Amino acid sequence: MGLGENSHGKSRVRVAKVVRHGDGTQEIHEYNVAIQLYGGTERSFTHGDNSMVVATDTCKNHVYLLAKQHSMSSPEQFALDLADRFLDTYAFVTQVRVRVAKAPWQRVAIGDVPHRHGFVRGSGTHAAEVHVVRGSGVRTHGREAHHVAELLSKLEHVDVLKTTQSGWDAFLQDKYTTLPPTTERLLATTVECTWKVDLKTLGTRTFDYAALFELVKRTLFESFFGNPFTGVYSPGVQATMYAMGEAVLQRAPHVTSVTFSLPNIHFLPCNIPAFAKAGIAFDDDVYIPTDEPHGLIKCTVTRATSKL
Ligand SMILES: O=c1[nH]c(=O)c2[nH]c(=O)[nH]c2[nH]1
Repeated sequence: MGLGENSHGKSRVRVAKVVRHGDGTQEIHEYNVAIQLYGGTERSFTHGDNSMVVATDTCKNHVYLLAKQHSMSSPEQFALDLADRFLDTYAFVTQVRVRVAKAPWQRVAIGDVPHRHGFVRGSGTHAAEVHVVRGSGVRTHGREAHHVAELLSKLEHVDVLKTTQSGWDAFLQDKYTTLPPTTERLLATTVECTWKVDLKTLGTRTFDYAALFELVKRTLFESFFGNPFTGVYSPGVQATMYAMGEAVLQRAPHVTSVTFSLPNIHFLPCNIPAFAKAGIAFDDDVYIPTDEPHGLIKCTVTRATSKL
């Protein structure tokens, strides 16, 4: 018997910071943080020896202490700096994984006037996941630089729907198939999109990740919905998500791949036989919204040329 991969940390650590500007404008940054530390704690599992364990309660305190000093300009920057903080403070920690999700507070407008300190919760979460490994030996500004093995940015929990310009047609037919093909349906999903940022091409860890997030979000919306007047036809969730991923890769040079997990939230045509008999036909107008069962389509779009 032996100990396999092991880690410990704290999840769902919530922290909020108010930034107050000289002109009276204020900002709110609310994060939900999860930390896992790796290395040095093997004996706590095998011998009950906790002498090298940073208590998970202490992990939580580091979140508050970093928030005190940090601009909290993006979940990515906070996650990277928090991972560094653990590696710098505890020499026996070899790797750190951090996830940071930002609450979608948006400045409220009264009429057209942006409020100085009023916010309303919007939709969609900006999150980041980092995996940082103890130093490469390179020292910058007098301290060891740690290696960012992975930096993922995410847009989650965004419900989107379009009322036309969607179909599901010419799919495989066999004796089990009952779904009629259609070129007119509603398309609804909850976007979960993850993009991998390549720090090698970025050349720095300090980057405007918030601006990249806004660019990706806008690009995803533009390719999902299409032109505001004419839209864009979707022949299936699969083709639409691939087009969304391609559009992101075209616009964001530091993104190496885009991964989606998209539920197909069905709006069923209200095609009730008794209504039809009474002469009340479904006319692409009344639908029955459902949330289960739902389709679930996943893909990753990369820069590598497909071998297909
Ligand atoms: O966009 C879709 N993709 C599918 O794979 C699928 N399967 C299905 O029944 N409806 C749909 N719609």
